[in-house]
Amino acid sequence: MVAAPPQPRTSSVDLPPAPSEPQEHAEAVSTTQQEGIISVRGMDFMYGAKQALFGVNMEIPANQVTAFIGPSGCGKSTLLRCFNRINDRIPGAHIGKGKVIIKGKNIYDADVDTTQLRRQVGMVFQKYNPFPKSIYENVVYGLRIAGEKRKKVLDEACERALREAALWDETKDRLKTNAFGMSGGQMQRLCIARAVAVKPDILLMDEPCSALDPIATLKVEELIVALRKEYTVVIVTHNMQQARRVADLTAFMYLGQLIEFADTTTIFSNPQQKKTEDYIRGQFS
Ligand SMILES: Nc1ncnc2c1ncn2[C@@H]1O[C@H](COP(=O)(O)OP(=O)(O)OP(=O)(O)O)[C@@H](O)[C@H]1O
Repeated sequence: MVAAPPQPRTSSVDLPPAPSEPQEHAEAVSTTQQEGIISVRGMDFMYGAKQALFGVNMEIPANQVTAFIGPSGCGKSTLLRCFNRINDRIPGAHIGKGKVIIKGKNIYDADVDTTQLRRQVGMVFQKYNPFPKSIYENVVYGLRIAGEKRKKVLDEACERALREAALWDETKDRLKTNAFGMSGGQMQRLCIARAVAVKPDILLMDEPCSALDPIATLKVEELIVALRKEYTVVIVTHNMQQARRVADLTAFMYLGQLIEFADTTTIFSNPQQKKTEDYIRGQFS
């Protein structure tokens, strides 16, 4: 079981209007009392003319696992991808009003270097995506492109990252073999090792277990819980049981709004919003 997180505060909010209603949305739910490592302030997000996020406010605390849950298309991945501006790669995608402040800096300021940002805010995707290179070269990839050439530094970073990804024992004798020879679960943990090798502050995970079998899923879930000692983890999951197992805090989203954000126990046992309760009880999906 994960330890109890700091007590977040949930305020009440009007439920979002049906999609056909005018897109006038009130301030969304603010949650934690203290400023988080990630502060989302009144953020709207657009794909061209289509608005995907409406007035999101949230404070994501450091060294906790925060899960985003909600029905398909509610904006979980969009919100996650705002935290390292990977959405910027989609033509027409842009933040509307609002800010995302990470460690005191609005990451949407014009002077932000997105390469640097993505070192600070690493990402692991749904489908594991190792490069067609050795296990070693996969892990040290980010360091190499940042210009690191010293073998000792690369070797140490490789071992540390593989240990943090609970993969060292399985790979230490075959670091030079191609990563494609690994199992799916190992490849996903390799991608986690690649992400942590550059020592990010934050690790974003977009459905990291959806391509894995139950045993590999369990290993990655154990890893996620362990990783919060060193990193702030934000995970999108379709699987409510997974959110219960790994997350200290859970955010429920619906139609592009943050409906409720609280500690995971509250969200699943005593939700404050009827919409959250309906979703948890499986009354819509
Ligand atoms: N590249 C894109 N271009 C236009 N609209 C998009 C794009 N990506 C997502 N959207 C829209 O933005 C909204 C939010 O999508 P998003 O993928 O963030 O939701 P989600 O909750 O992560 O969904 P799922 O659980 O199905 O992955 C949806 O209406 C979706 O159709």
